[in-house]
Amino acid sequence: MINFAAESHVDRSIHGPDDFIQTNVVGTFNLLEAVRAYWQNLPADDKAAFRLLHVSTDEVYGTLAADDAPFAEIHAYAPNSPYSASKAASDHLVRAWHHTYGLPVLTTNCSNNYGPYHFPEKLIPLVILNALAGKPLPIYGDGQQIRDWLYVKDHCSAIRRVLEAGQLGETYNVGGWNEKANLEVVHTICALLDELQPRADGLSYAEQITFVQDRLGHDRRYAIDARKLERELGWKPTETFETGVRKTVEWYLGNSGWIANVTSGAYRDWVQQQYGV
Ligand SMILES: Cc1cn([C@H]2C[C@H](O)[C@@H](COP(=O)(O)OP(=O)(O)O[C@H]3O[C@H](C)C(=O)[C@H](O)[C@H]3O)O2)c(=O)[nH]c1=O
Repeated sequence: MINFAAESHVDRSIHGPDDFIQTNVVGTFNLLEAVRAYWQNLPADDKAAFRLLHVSTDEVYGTLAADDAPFAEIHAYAPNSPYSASKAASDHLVRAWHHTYGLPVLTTNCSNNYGPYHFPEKLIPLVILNALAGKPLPIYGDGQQIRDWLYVKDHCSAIRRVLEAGQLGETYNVGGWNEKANLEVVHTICALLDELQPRADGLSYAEQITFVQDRLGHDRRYAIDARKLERELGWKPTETFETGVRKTVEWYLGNSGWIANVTSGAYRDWVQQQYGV
């Protein structure tokens, strides 16, 4: 069993933390109790084979200075946002259910995912869609915050590998070794759109970049040390940021139906609340 379920957007957690406590903390508690009851009543062979893999985030470790080493699994937890604190709490619950009840668990902590089907509240899809719609591309603060980008299919292959061969009770960090400043990410997307679907006026999409007020408590840098997963389970990412982001932009250009479906209703209310447009 894999627990992907979470409220995941930092900005939304700043505006309304309650849902994050309910879903990520209380929800994980409820899940653990349901799984424990299920697992305890399994026939012996099924019980021995059962695993619960809990998917979490590198944000539980807090923020890094420019010259700090990337987060390894032994890094102390220091979550800074309501979102990351709720995920840290869920990780601790999972850990406790293993140590107290012997529940067979594995935990993965990943860096920033991106790729197809990424909900456009997050930076990369938001920038692609805003660019194509002729809207501002909002950069929080100075845009020099660093994220470590992981292509979604690489994340999936890591989860599969941990489920197959991870040591019960252990945690594994998953990252793509792709540290980029936000402003660089946005310029890369603009350059790809300039090539694949140029603006009618011949100007670059980069003209739409707009610096806006910074996120409250904004973490400066995340970076993942994925060597444990590589060394112990033989996993490696297959995409660089350059190959993954091209696939991503191409996917959004080819999937306007999906975009129309997810950018109606409540999504429009969120954009109005967060960006005022
Ligand atoms: C939406 C938006 C974001 N940003 C900045 C804020 C961050 O420094 C960076 C990425 O933001 P985003 O909200 O896409 O992702 P993070 O806050 O880094 O968190 C994401 O990656 C981690 C690992 C998770 O665990 C979260 O679930 C996931 O949402 O771009 C902007 O500058 N402008 C914008 O309009």
